Amino acid sequence: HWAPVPLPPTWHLAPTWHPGCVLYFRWWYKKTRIEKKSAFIDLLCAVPLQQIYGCPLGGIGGGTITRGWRGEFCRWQLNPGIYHYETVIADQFTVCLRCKGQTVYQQVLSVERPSTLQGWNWGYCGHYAFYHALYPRAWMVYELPGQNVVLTCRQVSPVIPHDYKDSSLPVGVFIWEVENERDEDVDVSIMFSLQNGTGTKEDRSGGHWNEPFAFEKEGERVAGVLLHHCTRVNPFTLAISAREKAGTGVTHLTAFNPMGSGREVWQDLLRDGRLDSPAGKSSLTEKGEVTAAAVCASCRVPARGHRTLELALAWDMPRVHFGSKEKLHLRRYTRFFGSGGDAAPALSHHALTHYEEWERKIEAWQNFPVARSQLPSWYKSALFNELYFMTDGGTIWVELPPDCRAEDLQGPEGAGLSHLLPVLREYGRFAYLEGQEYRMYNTYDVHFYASFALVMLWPKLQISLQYDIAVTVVNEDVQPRQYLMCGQTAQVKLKNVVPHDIGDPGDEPWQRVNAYLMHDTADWKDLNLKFVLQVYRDYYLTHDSLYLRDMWPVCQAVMESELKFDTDNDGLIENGGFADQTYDAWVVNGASAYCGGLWLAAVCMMCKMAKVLGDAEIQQKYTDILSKGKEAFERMLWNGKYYNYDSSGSETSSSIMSDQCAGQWFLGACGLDQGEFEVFRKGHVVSALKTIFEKNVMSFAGGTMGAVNGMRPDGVPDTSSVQSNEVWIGVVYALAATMIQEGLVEEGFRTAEGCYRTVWERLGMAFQTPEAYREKKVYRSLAYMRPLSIWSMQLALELALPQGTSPRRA
Ligand SMILES: C[C@H](CCC(=O)O)[C@H]1CC[C@H]2[C@@H]3CC[C@@H]4C[C@H](O[C@@H]5O[C@H](CO)[C@@H](O)[C@H](O)[C@H]5O)CC[C@]4(C)[C@H]3CC[C@]12C
Repeated sequence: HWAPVPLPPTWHLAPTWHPGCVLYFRWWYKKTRIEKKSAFIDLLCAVPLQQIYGCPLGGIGGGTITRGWRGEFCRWQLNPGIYHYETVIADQFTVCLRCKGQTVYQQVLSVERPSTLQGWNWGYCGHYAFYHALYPRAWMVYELPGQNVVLTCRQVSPVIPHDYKDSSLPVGVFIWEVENERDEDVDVSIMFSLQNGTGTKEDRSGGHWNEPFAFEKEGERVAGVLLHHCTRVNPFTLAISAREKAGTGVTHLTAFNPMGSGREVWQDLLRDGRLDSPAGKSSLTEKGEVTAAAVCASCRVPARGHRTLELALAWDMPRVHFGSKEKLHLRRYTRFFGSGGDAAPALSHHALTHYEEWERKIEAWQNFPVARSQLPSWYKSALFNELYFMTDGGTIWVELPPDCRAEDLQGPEGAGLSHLLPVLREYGRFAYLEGQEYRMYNTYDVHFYASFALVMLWPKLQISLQYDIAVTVVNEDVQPRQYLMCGQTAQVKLKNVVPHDIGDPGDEPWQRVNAYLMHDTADWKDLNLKFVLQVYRDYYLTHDSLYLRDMWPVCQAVMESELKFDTDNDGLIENGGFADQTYDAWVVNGASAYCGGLWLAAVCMMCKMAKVLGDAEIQQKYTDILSKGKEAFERMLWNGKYYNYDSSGSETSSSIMSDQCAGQWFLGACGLDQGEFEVFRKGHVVSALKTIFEKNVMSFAGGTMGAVNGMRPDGVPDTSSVQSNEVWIGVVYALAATMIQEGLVEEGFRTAEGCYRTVWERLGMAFQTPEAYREKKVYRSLAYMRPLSIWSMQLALELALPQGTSPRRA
């Protein structure tokens, strides 16, 4: 009975609503009802919880198709950043077994009993099937009742650390291992059927068609069917295929009606374990008509023997428009497979001839922590399975247009980013959503947490993302607009500040930033600091000094902007008395543990960067600020056990914030937590973490749900805001990493375990980890970016390991 956070607050209280709610509903009405567009956050239509998801298919930024743990194809993101949740019934695997020339068993490998395709044998008993996932792989084992045959389907997607080619491919491979435990040979066929489309009304819009294909290269042949989905915007081709090899035959059915009984398909397969394989294209679908196709791979499995059938799904949507349709974008994979829309056969061939290499690399990568037996199983699952969001976060990876000039990006004045073009040309542009329900790309205050996964596994994408942010820092958008929380009007983007996000896929990301219009984030205290912290962290992990040099002036510019928040010139910034940071509904006033801590960490990193770059003047400037600021921070916030939430003296100033050591988290990750660079006293950090463990973790839900964001010193959650009594999973993983860095390893694992077990086991939210939940009944924003911060736990563990034993490399 868990439900999305009840927004809007109950209707009968409408007269008492905060003006922010009223403004939001007014804005929502105009957007969705008058302009007929979708809202970047639709508080009136939260995605309902379905406990069905499994491992998604596809590489990075080419779109994703999620399969459920029951094998269904049920979550679609082909148009960049736009999700729909529809189980397409025709998308199935069906097995046919034949002995001595007679079909003895034919079964759709699905527990469904749908109202379409009734001529098929549905209702496979789930009792005989087993599902495991370790992203980007999944395994489905089917014991075929009474048949003495076991099928294991290995599902693999090309998501490979440090690989910037195959990791961009929109493909998934299904390797079917067939074990024949009979004393006689069995002819086994696996049929893969697929609807032309993704289950939306566009499937019926007419003009779609299918055609068989075969593709041969270097002696390897694959065959299957192409399903051309001919929409006006973002047309695409799906391809189902199988690898032909000695002893494996591949047959197909070009088109059938997935809305009918499907009897002709069923009988065709039943007759001889093969499909009819007509030549030539299908006709175009009429308006209202839906079409589907099937491919079938067959082989003889000897008595007590074992064989493999290899099938693939590829999709080719090379040229994409976002919602505004202003600009054409070419996906990353087009640099290897072309942008003509005819790449599906080559993609299928590549997938079926390279998946063994992918599996080898993925296994080597995953084996490192998996092999370390002292790491608990839940952690290994969390570490890899949370990574699903890297591809299934509405992720888009596009090429920079070849004619793009530095001035086009940086504006006429230029930002002096000497390596901007080479980086973006070579590695493209990467963006992922804050959440599947919070449709903003690269939300920066949240990416701060998630960025550990990116920099550890695809560092060039993190560097590219940072260049994009640096460009937006130097640009402005003077368009005025009303902000919904406070009602004030201000320009969309100020110069020399970090934006909240780089835009809405329903509009034109990169071109128009700051889709978020709840607050004017030019006044947020954390965004600029999070840029500086990431720059140094990235440099520390990648040793990319060209990047450091390019980012240095940008860091100085945003720190200059930030300095104006130190209104009393004590070396410490003050919050503004509104929710001016990532906790955007939790008010902070005066000096604060969260933003003050981030500030000191950023100032420390400015000193460090100035030292590396030999900029003595700036080093001195920030060294002076740091020594003043440290003293002010301790004086105003340290209470003998932990750092107070803020210095305002309000009723909840003394709340214990689980994220109070965020600055120390980044410092520790960069080896800047001791000696000349020690910012926060070791004893204080450890005492604060122990207090958080005792209060926010162990005194909340019996220690089984991670750390609540805010706890009163008497052990009651802080309910002063709608976010202080939430648990943010991504914050908890970051907290766990900080604990590990500070030697509180057991506490760290215990803390993180609570979140993993709550989300993945108790609430059934596999592959849709939300931003937040409360102790009882309520969660918020399914499939969210922040939990990728689990990779910082891994970094913390690696830093404690001897050099050269890093599992980061595939
Ligand atoms: C308008 C309401 C009343 C204002 C007030 O009393 O001051 C607001 C009260 C609660 C707000 C909602 C809180 C949760 C959502 C937050 C979301 O922002 C994104 O979320 C991240 C935090 O989880 C944040 O780090 C990120 O930067 C943000 O992009 C915006 C939608 C909320 C549903 C928000 C909406 C306004 C309230 C209802």
